[in-house]
Amino acid sequence: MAQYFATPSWLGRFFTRIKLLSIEQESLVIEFKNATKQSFLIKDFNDFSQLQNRIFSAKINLTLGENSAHTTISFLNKAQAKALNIAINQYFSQALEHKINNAKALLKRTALDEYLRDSNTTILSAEVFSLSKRYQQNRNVWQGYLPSNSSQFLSVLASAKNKNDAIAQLRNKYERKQLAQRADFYNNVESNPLTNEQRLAVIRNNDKNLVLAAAGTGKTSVMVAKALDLIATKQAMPEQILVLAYNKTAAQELKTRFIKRAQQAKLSSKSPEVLTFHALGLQLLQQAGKGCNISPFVSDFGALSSWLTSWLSEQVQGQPVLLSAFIAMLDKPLVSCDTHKSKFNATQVLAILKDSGQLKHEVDKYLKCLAAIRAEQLTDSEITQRLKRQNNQLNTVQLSTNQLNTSQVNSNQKSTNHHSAAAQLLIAMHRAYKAQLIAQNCIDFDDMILQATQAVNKQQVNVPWQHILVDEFQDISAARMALLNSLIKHGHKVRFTAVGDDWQSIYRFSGGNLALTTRFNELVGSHSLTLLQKTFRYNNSISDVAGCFVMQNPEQYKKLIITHTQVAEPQVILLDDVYQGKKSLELKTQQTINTIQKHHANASIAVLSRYRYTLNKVQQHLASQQKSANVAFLTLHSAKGLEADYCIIIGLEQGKFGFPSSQQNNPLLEALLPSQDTFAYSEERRLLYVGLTRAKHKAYLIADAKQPSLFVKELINDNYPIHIASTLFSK
Ligand SMILES: Nc1ncnc2c1ncn2[C@@H]1O[C@H](COP(=O)(O)OP(=O)(O)OP(=O)(O)O)[C@@H](O)[C@H]1O
Repeated sequence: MAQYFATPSWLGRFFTRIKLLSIEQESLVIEFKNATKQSFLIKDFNDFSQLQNRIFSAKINLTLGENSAHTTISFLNKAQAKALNIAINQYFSQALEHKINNAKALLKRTALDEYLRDSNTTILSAEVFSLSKRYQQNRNVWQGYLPSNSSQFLSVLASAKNKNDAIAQLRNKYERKQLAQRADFYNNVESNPLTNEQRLAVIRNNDKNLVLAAAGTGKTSVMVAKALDLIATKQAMPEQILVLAYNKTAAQELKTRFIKRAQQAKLSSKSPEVLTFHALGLQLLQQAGKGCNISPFVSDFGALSSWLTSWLSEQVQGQPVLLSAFIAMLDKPLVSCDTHKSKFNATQVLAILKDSGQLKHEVDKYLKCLAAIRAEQLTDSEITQRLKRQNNQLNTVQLSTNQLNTSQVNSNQKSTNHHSAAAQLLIAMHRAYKAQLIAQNCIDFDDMILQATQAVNKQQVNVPWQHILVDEFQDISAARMALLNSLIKHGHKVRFTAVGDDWQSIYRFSGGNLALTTRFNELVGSHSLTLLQKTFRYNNSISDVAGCFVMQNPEQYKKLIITHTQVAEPQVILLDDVYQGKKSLELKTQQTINTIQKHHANASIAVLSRYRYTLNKVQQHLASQQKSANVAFLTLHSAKGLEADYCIIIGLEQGKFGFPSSQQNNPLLEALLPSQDTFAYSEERRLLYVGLTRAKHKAYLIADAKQPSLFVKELINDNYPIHIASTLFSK
């Protein structure tokens, strides 16, 4: 007979099917009168058992199994049931104590020794939070059986409202601990102590993290500090950290800074791996033993252009459907002296385009389309779908701008079908291009990304990185994201941090997909978000104007920017382009530079413009006057990531080559580029934000008062806090 058992009371002999209840080898065994048995492991019980005494017998309440089903066994002998109940609960509390110790170890490993990752919350839920929940439901009984430290442990956890609250509390606790313990490191890792928000960006190592910044908030400092913190706390070796920079210069700068800071912090002088996406692709391909010859098309635009010219000519001459699509998609209608002719053949079309210089423009357009297809790695069916989606719009545009030639086209295709013929042309072009690369036995930059992704997915390379940090995430393309996803998937517990600023997304034309930042949760995944809102570069005046301007677009994140430097007067200054009574952008820029240099002799000055040609004129003039020392001439796109004491933004006229540029993308290209928000000139708006925030002290805007651009009008009419230093504008 087992040591602990209970038989039915004398009453029970009539009312229960049970013959015997006993503990055998850590299980509670129920033996029935019909000679069947059921056995339950006591450690799997959900709660303590409870004894209830009646006049002639006792009953034991048990919580068995996964769904906490309550089972009551009645009509037991009172004395036996009492002893059995105590024994069951002793077994259970021992098992529980063991579970609590495991839970403590698990919690320490996943939430106290490191930042609690989303991927660890499921196990935490099952092994830890479920215990605290049950403790909460039966607190008094549990406290009676458990040692006080175990009760306390569960009690702290049980104070959370729900699972998400518990996770938030644990993360918060970890952050506070790190902030205190690592304060010294955070004070000294960069030339200035990190701000609290920068520290949090360093500490948060969820599976996925988004550091959403504004201009001049020290994104680079965060990248450097984060990588060095991982190394200093031995969470990673330098070679397990991959940092992706947006170009070679940025990569080199980051590397130098890592080495310098690591030496100062007395850490391994080895830098984390800092690469551009292309260098990463190339490195992976080399490891996978793939051919990596770079196509001459990559560096010789002329060769690419002439290849495409002859390919296009051949195609449209050979296939009437493609000719029809080609004509329908022309940016300008065909003009010919033979207007009486209702039909053109391909040779005539090409000749007309060539004579008018329009062929080059058309080839450039198709090159842009090719680049868009390559940057996003669009498949044939995606090309078709995108053109189809834009079909209505295409037809509207075509019918309004190209009426003449739609009627002239020698084709039985209706205009509604042009999109499919256009898709056919683009797909054929893409295929021909790929075939051309194969014939050259070469790859291009997009192949580096695509083929590297394939090599990682096929596990032809080893992924040594456990931490991946990506700078300028707002301009990431779908193809690059696919490469990152493959690294995350095939690496070991990779933690991914994206650092970016949705206000500075300006590279849609090369595949930049802002939605990956603005809809991060949906498109990239659940993550920890840290905002960097304290800016060090510019003052509150520049910040207010630039921030308010960019936030007009409701699609942009709302941010509350705080500036390190405060000024009382407006530091964004609007000037007209008239010098001594005559319109001259060159002389007005020169005068502005003179004014700056009078007060600040060695100031760095950047002259910024939407288009290079506007800059060239001014640059040549200033060079001829020997006035270009300390002055950089940059397009707004190339000014990304740079800073100067003063900026002068020129070319703010209305028009195709003004700012905002009213140049519409060809509908064909528009269909292929990543989709964008519907706010008018949204990318141009961000470009002005980038321009204004390059300046540390003052930003000058020079515009033609007779035909100011929409942006200038908005700044004036909506009473932005700028200084209008022009009587022409004041009027
Ligand atoms: N914690 C800090 N304290 C003081 N200065 C800082 C701090 N962090 C960064 N800075 C300074 O702020 C300036 C801007 O930093 P950084 O160039 O990294 O900004 P950014 O966020 O990359 O800007 P952008 O997006 O405009 O290129 C630098 O001069 C940097 O030294």
